[in-house]
Amino acid sequence: MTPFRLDEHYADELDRQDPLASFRERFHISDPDLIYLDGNSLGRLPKLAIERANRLVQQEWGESLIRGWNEEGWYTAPERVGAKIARLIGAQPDEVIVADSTSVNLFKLVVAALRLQQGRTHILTDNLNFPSDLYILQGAIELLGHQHHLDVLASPDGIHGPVTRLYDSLNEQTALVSLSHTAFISSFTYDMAEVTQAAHKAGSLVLWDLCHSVGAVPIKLNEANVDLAVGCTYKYVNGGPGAPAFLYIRRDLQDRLRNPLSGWWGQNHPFELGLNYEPASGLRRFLTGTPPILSLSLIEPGVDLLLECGIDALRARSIRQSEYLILLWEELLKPLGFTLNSPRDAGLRGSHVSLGHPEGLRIDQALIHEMKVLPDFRAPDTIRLGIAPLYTSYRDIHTAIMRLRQIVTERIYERYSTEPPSVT
Ligand SMILES: Cc1ncc(COP(=O)(O)O)c(C=O)c1O
Ligand SMILES: Nc1c(O)cccc1C(=O)C[C@H](N)C(=O)O
Repeated sequence: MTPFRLDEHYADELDRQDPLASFRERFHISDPDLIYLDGNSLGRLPKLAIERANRLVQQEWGESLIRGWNEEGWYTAPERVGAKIARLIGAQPDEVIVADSTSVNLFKLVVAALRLQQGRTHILTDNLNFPSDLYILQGAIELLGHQHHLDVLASPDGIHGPVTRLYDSLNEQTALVSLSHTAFISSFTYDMAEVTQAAHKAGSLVLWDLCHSVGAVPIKLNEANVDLAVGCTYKYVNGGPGAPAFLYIRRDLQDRLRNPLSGWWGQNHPFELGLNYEPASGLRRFLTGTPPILSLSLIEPGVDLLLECGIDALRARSIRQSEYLILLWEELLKPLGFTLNSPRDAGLRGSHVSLGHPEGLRIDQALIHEMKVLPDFRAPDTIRLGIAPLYTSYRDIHTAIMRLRQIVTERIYERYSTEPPSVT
């Protein structure tokens, strides 16, 4: 490879040489001039999903009607798609099921875990975690009668991680450790095996939120002996807006845990319509109501693409591209007051790179409205640049950095308000 250069031709050379570059063609890209760097929030549309959607609606729904539950495999779709996701996260096929949203799955697993860990009263989490996860933990504590204490560990340098006191805080009172594998703001990524082992040593269960790592970072749930996990499918898995989430329960725990949302789809014989709840065996007990078959089925093309590419190859490309971005930042943006709000060490980073700037919000607005670059912004100062290695190109990264530079050197951001938009 030729030595690093700042010009766009070097970015094009990298694109030409990259063995995974052609995966970009497998996505629907309606506007080739749009630089999309928000695949860490909502992934792009796989072309195969368009075909699948047409078939689903016209043939499966339109023609099969109610027969589709059996004839089109809708009834078993939560397990079928779950089994494929299991291959992305190092789990057995019967340890992952698709259901509900990440927040709802988290709630079900947290309540089930706390009930199993009776007598233990502490839950450990951190301030890098996604707020919804903290809200769910607070709600579970309330539901269980305020018998638990939530210990929210803090990172000494604000949002960037790692936190202090994690290992010191584990003891015989710890019921559950609930953390995001990759932090949503900084991209800081925990050593899953190390944390899980330490928690187990103290007798605690561990629940990982994989939203920002699934489909981007190699995950080995079985190898790390993880108890529980949840994750979404609309980011790097490219499952579509609001696509249902998944949950993982290690096989030996499945029949020991009870779903607090005990709806009929988690019943042992849902279509016998008996009046008493008897949990299904295995993971199906963690279903609650009727699965959203259309959006659930549309997850599959995205998962198939990731499996075809292979998660290790994908991770290697993500690191190559993030390192390229960071070199550009160092040369072109650092002198303008941008900070690197992600770990410098690739081993501690997920697949987005966060840059800070005191004018971050207005710079983000200028990028979106004048520069055809779509990243996202997280308060107080962080612009997240999501590298989705299946479709992000080196040229995308180069253009985004050059436009960030232009917005600051030409003070374009001054045209924008400091009021945040409603959805970011
Ligand atoms: C780490 C993390 N956990 C949980 C959520 C919430 O997911 P959902 O809205 O599907 O419940 C998100 C994103 O919204 C997230 O990034
Ligand atoms: N789920 C989202 C939504 O419905 C609208 C806008 C953004 C989202 C997100 O997923 C945000 C994301 N979890 C984050 O990391 O900030």
